[in-house]
Amino acid sequence: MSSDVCCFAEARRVAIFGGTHGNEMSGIMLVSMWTKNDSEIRRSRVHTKPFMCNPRAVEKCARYIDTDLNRAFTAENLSTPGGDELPYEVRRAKEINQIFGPKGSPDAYDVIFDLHNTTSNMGSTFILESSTDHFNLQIVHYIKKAMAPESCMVLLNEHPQLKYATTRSVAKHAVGLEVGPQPQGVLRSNIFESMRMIVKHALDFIELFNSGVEFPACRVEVFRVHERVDYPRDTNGNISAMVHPHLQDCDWEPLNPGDPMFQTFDGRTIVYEGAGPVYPTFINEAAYYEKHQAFVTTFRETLAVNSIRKNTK
Ligand SMILES: CC(=O)N[C@@H](CC(=O)O)C(=O)O
Ligand SMILES: [Zn+2]
Repeated sequence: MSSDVCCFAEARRVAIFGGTHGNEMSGIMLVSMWTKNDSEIRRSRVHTKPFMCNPRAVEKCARYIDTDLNRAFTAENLSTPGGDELPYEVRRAKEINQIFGPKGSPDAYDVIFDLHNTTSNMGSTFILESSTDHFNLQIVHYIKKAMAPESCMVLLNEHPQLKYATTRSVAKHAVGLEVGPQPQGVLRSNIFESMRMIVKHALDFIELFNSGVEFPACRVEVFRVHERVDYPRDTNGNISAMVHPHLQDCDWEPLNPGDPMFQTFDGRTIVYEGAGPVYPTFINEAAYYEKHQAFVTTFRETLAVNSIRKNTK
């Protein structure tokens, strides 16, 4: 057994992002609530900033105005000069990068929690972008324990082609939080309260870490992004089948070769023909029709997480 301890600087600057997508209501309402009164998110050793990422999209209750903000934080976008002629979200990405970044620099915020809702039946899910960020893996482990017996899943997106340039990626430690099912533009109290509780535990963890607590080595189960699966489409690009009723709402359950996947409008079943079991998630997410994704498949694995503590000097 390795006894590696990873040391990190204190995580003093923490942001909570809502409204990266303007129709995902739980994060939007929490951030606007905490902007008016931050007593719930205040901790003595952490400076926590609630922030509304795409206020114009929030006002319209749309995912975005010109382009998806959660794909806009590319090196190219962040480095292009220019102003008014750029898509609104590209301008906004540059502003967010100035306030919370610059991305990849020592001046960047320590942690960003980015709050999202999904129409899929995913429950509470962390989205992580690196399997080697032991700080983030320890946050997730702490919150999973605190939430038990309620479950909290981890979607790991390290896929070279399927990874995208997220809003939270400007921070040193990027944590996405996706809670569903909740329709676009709708608030559901159970989803709102789950998200609120997870943020509370996350800030409690950072407070403990900053006060010098060492978190021992542990293991975390994650679901690693494997493939995107599109709806069957006709020659005009219109969808020609729906998610099959046996797959609908079955996020995180194994999909085996031969299992029903889609149902055509005339009642035919299309089955999964992969080589072995996969774990689908983001099943029938409303925002992904335009991205040509009916669901994403994942593989389940367990990561060994090092113990962590803060730097002593
Ligand atoms: C439904 C949705 O918006 N999901 C997010 C996931 C994430 O934050 O990585 C997105 O596609 O940007
Ligand atoms: Zn979202």
